This record gives sequence, C-alpha cells and structure tokens, in this order.
Amino acid sequence: MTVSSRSAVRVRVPAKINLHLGVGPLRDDNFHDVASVFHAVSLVDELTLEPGPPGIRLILEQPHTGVPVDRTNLAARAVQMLADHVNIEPAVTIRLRKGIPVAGGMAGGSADAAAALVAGDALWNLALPPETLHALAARLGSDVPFALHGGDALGLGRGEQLTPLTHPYRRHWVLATAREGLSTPAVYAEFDRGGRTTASDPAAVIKALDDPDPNALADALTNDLQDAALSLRPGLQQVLKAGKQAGALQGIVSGSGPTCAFLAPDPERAEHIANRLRIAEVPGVSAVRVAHGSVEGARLCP
Ligand SMILES: C[C@](O)(CO)[C@H](O)COP(=O)(O)OP(=O)(O)OC[C@H]1O[C@@H](n2ccc(N)nc2=O)[C@H](O)[C@@H]1O
Ligand SMILES: Nc1ncnc2c1ncn2[C@@H]1O[C@H](COP(=O)(O)OP(=O)(O)OP(=O)(O)O)[C@@H](O)[C@H]1O
Repeated sequence: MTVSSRSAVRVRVPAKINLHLGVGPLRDDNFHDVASVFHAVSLVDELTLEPGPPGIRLILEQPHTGVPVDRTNLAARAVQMLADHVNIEPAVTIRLRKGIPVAGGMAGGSADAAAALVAGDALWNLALPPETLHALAARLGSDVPFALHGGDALGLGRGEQLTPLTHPYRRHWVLATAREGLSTPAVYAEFDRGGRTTASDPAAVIKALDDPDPNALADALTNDLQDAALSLRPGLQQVLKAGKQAGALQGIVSGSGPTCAFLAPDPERAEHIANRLRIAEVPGVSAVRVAHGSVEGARLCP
C-alpha cells in the first residue's frame, strides 16, 4: 500500500508503577491472571519516527547495554506489526531516547512499543481507532495497552483488560533504580516456586486512590511479586529499608523489580527523601529520581 507520510513525528511515553499487583496461578498459556492497578509516572522515553531507507532502522540516542537495536526491539516489533496490519512495506528510522530504566519493572520496552504504535499511526496518517491500537498493543505485551492509555487503570486478564480509574490527586514518588535489571519471566517463575494460589484483592488500593490522604495509599500498596523479586535480589530489602528510614510513607518493589518506588507526602519531601537516599549510597542502587503521577500515556509531541 502507498501511504502519505509526514516528515517526522515524536512521541513521549511514561513508565508505570503497579500500585497493586495481585497475581493468580499459572494459566495454560503460561501467563498469570493478574489484578493490577497501573499508575503512569513522569519518567519518560522519547521516540522519534522518520522516513528512512526500506526496512526499520533503530538508533539509540545514548548507548544502553541491554537494549537491542535490531528487529527484536519492542519498538521495531510494534512498527512492523502496525505496517503488517495496514499492509505497508516500512521504510523508517526509529530514534529512541530512554529515560525509563531498562529491565527495571517499569515497563520501559512496553512503553516504547506503545510509543511506536502512536508514532506509526501518525507518520502514515492512518488514524486507526483506539480499539485497533489497543488490540495490537495487547499482542505485543501485557503492559503495552496501559502505556498507550496512561493515567491510572485496573488491568485484569494478563493486565491488558483495562478499566480507567479517575481521581483528582497527584502522587509523589522517589524511584531507586538498580545497577542490574531483573528478568520478568524469571520473577514470575520464582513466584510459581512459592506455590501461592490466591491473588491479592485490589479493592483497598482502588479505594485509597479516591482518598486525598497519601497515608491511605501508602497502607494499601501491594505487590504479590515482591517476595519473588526479593528472593532473586535479597539486596532490595536494604533499599526498601533505606527509603523508609529516609522518610518515605511506604516503599514497594515496582512490578517485577528491581526498581523500588517510595511514596512521599508532597513534592518537597520527595526531594528530601531522594537526597537522603543518594547520600546513603545503598549498594546496588544506580540512581535515585523523583517523579509524580499519574500522567498521560503515549502522546504525540506538538
Ligand atoms: C510484571 C508486570 O510488569 C506487571 O505489570 C507485567 O505482568 C509484565 O508484563 P510484560 O513485561 O508486558 O510481560 P509480557 O511481555 O506480556 O510477558 C513476558 C513474560 O512474563 C510472564 N507474564 C507476564 C504477564 C502475565 N500476566 N503473566 C506472566 O506470567 C510470562 O512468563 C511471559 O512470558
Ligand atoms: N525498547 C526497549 N527498551 C528496553 N528493553 C527492550 C526494548 N525492546 C526490547 N527490550 C528487551 O526487553 C527486556 C526487558 O526490558 P524492559 O525495560 O521492558 O523491562 P521491564 O521494565 O522490567 O518490563 P516490565 O515492567 O514490562 O516487565 C530488556 O532486557 C531487553 O532485552
């Protein structure tokens, strides 16, 4: 198919934290049913898509070990899937600037896939309905649909069946990223070895989102994968302890980890906690960053 194409488009896409991650038993398709409360935070990747030579070329704007630059990159896979869907031979260059930690439990690759779908839709003037983009996103990965939508949402099934959760409150976070990533399948496999069969109920976190008091949310934060992540990376116990000592209301492993997310009462105290954590120099922590949520999902930059 021949398409009219713009010169270049740029998309910003956020990371996620799971405010609640309830995990059920392993399904026949080797995924787990989850009850996830997703929360998009202001740590972003930027993806630019521009016309290029035939094929899909990917350029990382800063070198990143662990991020593939071939067709296995989730952004390249998303562009290919979109092109196949509308019967286009792609001829594009993807430029990726990563602000989301790699293999950090913050859905960085998923974010790039969502950004690539939005960028391809715009570059090729497709104007696909949101349901089509959502369906393509779900085929790319369980966290990809949420990266398209952003905000706060309950995710059921593999995490791809989304119900938006609306509330007026901004939350303040300190994120301690790790020097070394954790593999999501490895954390789920460790969870299976634990033999747990009942997923935690997300009701308390959903209720706490409607409460202006951040202590309510702090008390409700839950991650059924946390013990598995801690068993694979025992040093995270020390990170969680250091965040609490630095003044966080609560600390939690983000998704499959190893990033730890700490809830702060307000922006000033988030900065203060971040500074104290930096000074503490906890082993294994590569960076400490402040973020807020929720923020919107993958969106074109003006
Ligand atoms: C841990 C979370 O980030 C929480 O939001 C997600 O559940 C993981 O989502 P994701 O990285 O998009 O995962 P996918 O790319 O769909 O799947 C990668 C692997 O994670 C495991 N996986 C993922 C999602 C799910 N509901 N159950 C699983 O068991 C499976 O081993 C799967 O092969
Ligand atoms: N665009 C991408 N950015 C980062 N990693 C990618 C990308 N495409 C593919 N990958 C591969 O995916 C692996 C997981 O990276 P990612 O940053 O998505 O992990 P994650 O944030 O822990 O995922 P999640 O929270 O969704 O489980 C990486 O180790 C890398 O091999």
